[in-house]
Amino acid sequence: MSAPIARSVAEHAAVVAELIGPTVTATVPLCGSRGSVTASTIVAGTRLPRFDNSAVDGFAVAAGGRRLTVDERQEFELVGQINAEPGEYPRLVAGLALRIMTGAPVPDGVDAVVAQEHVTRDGDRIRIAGGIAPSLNIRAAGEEVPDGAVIARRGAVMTAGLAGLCAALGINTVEVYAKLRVAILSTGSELVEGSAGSPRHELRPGEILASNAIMLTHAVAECGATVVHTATVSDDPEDFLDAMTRAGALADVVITSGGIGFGDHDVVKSSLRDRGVDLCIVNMRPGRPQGAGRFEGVAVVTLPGNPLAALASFEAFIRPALRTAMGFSGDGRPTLRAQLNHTIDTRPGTVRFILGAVANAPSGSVPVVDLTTTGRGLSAVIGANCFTFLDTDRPRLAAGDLVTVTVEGGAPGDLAR
Ligand SMILES: Nc1nc2c(c(=O)[nH]1)N[C@H]1C(S)=C(S)[C@@H](COP(=O)(O)OP(=O)(O)OC[C@H]3O[C@@H](n4cnc5c(N)ncnc54)[C@H](O)[C@@H]3O)O[C@H]1N2
Ligand code: MOO
Repeated sequence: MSAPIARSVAEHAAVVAELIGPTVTATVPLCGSRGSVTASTIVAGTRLPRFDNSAVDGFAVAAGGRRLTVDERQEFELVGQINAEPGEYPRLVAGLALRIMTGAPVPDGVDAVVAQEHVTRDGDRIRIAGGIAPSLNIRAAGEEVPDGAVIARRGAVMTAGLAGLCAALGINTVEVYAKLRVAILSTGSELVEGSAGSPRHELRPGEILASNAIMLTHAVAECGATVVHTATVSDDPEDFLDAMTRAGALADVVITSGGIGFGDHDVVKSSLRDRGVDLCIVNMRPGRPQGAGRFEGVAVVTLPGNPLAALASFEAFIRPALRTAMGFSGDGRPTLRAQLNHTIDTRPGTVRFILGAVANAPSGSVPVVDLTTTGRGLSAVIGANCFTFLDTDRPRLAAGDLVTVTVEGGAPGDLAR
């Protein structure tokens, strides 16, 4: 048996990043661009607002261009009403006023719009107490967005607000990096797919509920890619290879879980190692066995089956590669420098993936983190709101030492564990 390839975490991350590579760019309808990254600059082809309009419900007054001071008690003759609806309105002559609604076009000749709560009306005459600054309550054409303004640069994320602004400007399509299509294959003859909701049927001895597919589906979606296919297959090589071909036909990237260890039935390893996928050992725990390559031309990343190892591997290798390929810059989640609240044994030479709980600190002080590990299983997520990849030469870290944690699922709260 030949010695497996050994790689550092950084080396394997580089292999996976290179494998997944940048996605193509595509011009897509605005409604299909949610969460994508722009591949070109978006420029306004018109201005916003398109025309001068009223910011309040009130009265548009024509004062002949004069600034109305506080001590003047101005009176105007009311000659009509303008609603927020299409229409053209003649120039308003000095001394006249129009009832006007929020958003309605302000005709030429109007010096200001006075909110109705500052106006006394008596039939077709209105009186204004107090001064009126020029252009009061008038939203000028182009004041928000001038024609030709840059709305977003390449690399911006299509958020709800940005989509709304594009729509307001009549921009109906945007050029974005395509979202990667991901397939997830779970391997293991012991796996049973739980029916939606509670698992009703009895598991036979030796069977377990498959949980990696749903976990990885969440993880893939959370980093902006799309899961297009999931399947669970036994440890039979023929079934597995059939499933790989089906998955590869649908996806840009196939993620497998399980079957890359050192046992007698490691189907992923035995089936793929001579078909373009390199299996290796990485200095990370959990998540030592890894693999990556191309099967029938499609990018494949093979993760260990141990659920916490699969999660660590996704975070270390797949998430960064998927995000970079889709044009995102950075992780998209906050990291914090936090103070350990206990001592911790490390493993120099090995990168340890540890879930933890980081607590809010009074403003100006360093947050505190609890990285107490409770076994090697997924139960580590209980009470966790962050994780770290601990990589240090020191065999032990003491309470008060600083570590960098990635915060997940909202702001830090009180220490829950
Ligand atoms: N002799 C040695 N044996 C093992 C070593 C070693 O160094 N020497 N390393 C261990 C480590 S570390 C890992 S990680 C595993 C990797 O093995 P596999 O990738 O082949 O994973 P499986 O054997 O298929 O599964 C491991 C474990 O996880 C459960 N599992 C698998 N898939 C799922 C799923 N979809 N949902 C939930 N749980 C799943 C599976 O039942 C096993 O309990 O190798 C060690 N062995
Ligand atoms: O390296 Mo394994 O992946 O510790 O669970």
